Amino acid sequence: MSARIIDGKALSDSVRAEVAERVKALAAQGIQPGLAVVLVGEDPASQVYVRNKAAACEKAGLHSRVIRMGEDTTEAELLDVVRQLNEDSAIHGILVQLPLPGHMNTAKVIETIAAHKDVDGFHISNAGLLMTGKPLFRPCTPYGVMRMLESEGVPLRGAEAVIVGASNIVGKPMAMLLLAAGATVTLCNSKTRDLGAQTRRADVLVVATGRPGIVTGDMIKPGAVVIDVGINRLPDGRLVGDVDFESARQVAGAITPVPGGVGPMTIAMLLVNTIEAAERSAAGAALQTQ
Ligand SMILES: Nc1nc(=O)c2c([nH]1)NC[C@@H]1CN(c3ccc(C(=O)N[C@@H](CCC(=O)O)C(=O)O)cc3)C=[N+]21
Repeated sequence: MSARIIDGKALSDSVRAEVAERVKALAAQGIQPGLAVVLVGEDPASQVYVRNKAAACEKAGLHSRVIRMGEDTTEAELLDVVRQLNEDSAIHGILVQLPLPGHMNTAKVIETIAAHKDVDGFHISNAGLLMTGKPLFRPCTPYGVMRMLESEGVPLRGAEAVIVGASNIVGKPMAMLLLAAGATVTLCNSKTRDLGAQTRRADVLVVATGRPGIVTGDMIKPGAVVIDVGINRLPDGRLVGDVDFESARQVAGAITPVPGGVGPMTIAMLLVNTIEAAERSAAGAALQTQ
């Protein structure tokens, strides 16, 4: 038996079509949602992501502003730009592309973004709100994974969910969203003893470590749903996930490919978060004029 392939590209297209409808509804109120993406330095991979985000915005009818700053930008200069965007009423969402150059304090930069414009969901207030079950913005990658599980009809109440990788950006918020959906969650990290013993219990397995091939077919329970968040560029130029796709697909019930899986969903959910921000801003403005 070979696993069903979960098509993130197709699902992201339908999510973006929904966003485009919501953009039209806001346009009728005279509002165009705006996303600002700040890119510091010249990292070629970051350049590609930023270009893809801008193109996705344009297609869905959102206004996007890309702010490019040199590698030698000071932290104070970056904080000034963020504060200006916080005050800018045409901008509903702010994303500062990570990683930042080494001389910057990433936490300080993120904490300077107004929490109600933090469409990445990385601000400490947004992390706290998610943890206490009252999310304002859900981080885009885990949010996209939840959307994929929902569209596949994967039952989560009472399910065993195992996450490999405990980052603030993916693993930890993923755990919170799966927990909120009623799953029993195990969060593994690089010190986990006998990783396979954990992953083999999973009905839903999410892998987000940045290590190609860390999960192989023998570590998967037959029929499990496998979500591969990793995006690794191999020396030969190939793009692969963290899961060994060929062996995993023989065992899993469903699996996400790389590319064309979680990546496109991350961008689609960024647009969802931006439209949510603009809708909230519009509702707030309406309350003030009552
Ligand atoms: N503040 C911030 N927020 C982010 O969300 C953020 C970030 N910084 N820094 C970089 C990572 C990376 N990231 C990706 C999004 C989509 C794809 C994507 O769509 N990938 C395609 C392949 C693209 C290719 O061919 O290279 C796919 O998986 O099919 C990849 C990577 C968002 N990131």
